[in-house]
Amino acid sequence: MKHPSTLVIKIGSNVLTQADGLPDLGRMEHLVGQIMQLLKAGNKLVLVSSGAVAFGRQAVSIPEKLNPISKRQIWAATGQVHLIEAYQQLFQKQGKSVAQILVTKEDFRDRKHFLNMKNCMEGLMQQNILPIVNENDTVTITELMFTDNDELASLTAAMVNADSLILLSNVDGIFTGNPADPDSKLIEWVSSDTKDLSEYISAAKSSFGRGGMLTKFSTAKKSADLGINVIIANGKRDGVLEEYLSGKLACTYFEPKKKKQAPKKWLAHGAQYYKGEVFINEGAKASLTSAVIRSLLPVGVTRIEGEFSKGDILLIRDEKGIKIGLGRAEYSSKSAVEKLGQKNQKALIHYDYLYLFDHD
Ligand SMILES: Nc1ncnc2c1ncn2[C@@H]1O[C@H](COP(=O)(O)OP(=O)(O)O)[C@@H](O)[C@H]1O
Ligand SMILES: N[C@@H](CCC(=O)OP(=O)(O)O)C(=O)O
Repeated sequence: MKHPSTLVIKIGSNVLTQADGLPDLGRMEHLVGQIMQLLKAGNKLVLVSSGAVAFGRQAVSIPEKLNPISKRQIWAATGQVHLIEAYQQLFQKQGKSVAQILVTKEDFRDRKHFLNMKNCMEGLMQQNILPIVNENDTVTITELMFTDNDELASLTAAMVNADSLILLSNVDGIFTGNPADPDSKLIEWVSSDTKDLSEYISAAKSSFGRGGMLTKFSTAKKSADLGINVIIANGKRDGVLEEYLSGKLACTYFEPKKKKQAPKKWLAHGAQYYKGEVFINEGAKASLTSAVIRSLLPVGVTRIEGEFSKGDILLIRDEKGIKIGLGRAEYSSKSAVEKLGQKNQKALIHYDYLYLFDHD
């Protein structure tokens, strides 16, 4: 590991809960001590922690018959207070201040929101305050939700330009089969060329987790493809971060691809957040995918769908409708329609804000 580094550490619900679903404060205290070691070693750090629902379940009992969405909202709203209070008390004992940041998917869609959030986190880190991030579960329901907090951690890592993302779960990493099976082996290295490990991963989730290992893999891979070192490790293991620091940790490590520039990382996560679609002709496609650095000019645009404003994310498709990449609009859909197909017009997507998908 490079020193000092910017790290994002994500702690899953299962790490902070005992088998009966009640909060495991002993484990939390141990991890706080481990995080302090990383901070004392000079690393900058953002913590993404699940656990609100688990802490809420212990704090308030609500009628079994209440609908699952209301239950989750009530548990999350009450539990988040207890979760952050527990962190605040444990970190305070170590002389460390903490801040709570609750976010929604919407906050990553808009470039202004995104930059405000980024500035806030960087400001906190500069003042030696630890940002502790969780999803704002009270306002995010169904399609507005992150897949799970791994996705939130991955977006956060891209946002703060992290060197490494550490996903702490209740297993040592990805195994070649069911982790409980003694024949299963830990996959310690995932090369940057690996596309898929789904043959090994079952749909089984840990009892209190949301996404499961399949989504954890794809989230981890996406971050590694953006140039971030990613580790899936066991947060229930004593000394886990100390072992990480000394390079002795048994875990699954994802080899990163070449580091992408910060705006491109923001765009890479924009696949679900785009506001409009832009269809381009073969000439524009050849130009964008060539080795030369090129922006997307209106002359190569054949059609535009959706209404968008300057700064919104756009999905780029070729004439056959195949998805080519994502970009940030330099002007609104109204202006873009006026310039459609015309020569000598300002680029609709500037190269610095263009992210092309990898095609085999
Ligand atoms: N091949 C595999 N290797 C490791 N874990 C796996 C595999 N297949 C399924 N899993 C399951 O994935 C779980 C971890 O994912 P998840 O429940 O989302 O954890 P978290 O709550 O920490 O995010 C493990 O507890 C394990 O049951
Ligand atoms: N925001 C929720 C966590 C949801 C979630 O993704 O949990 P996990 O799969 O354990 O990381 C909570 O704090 O309970």
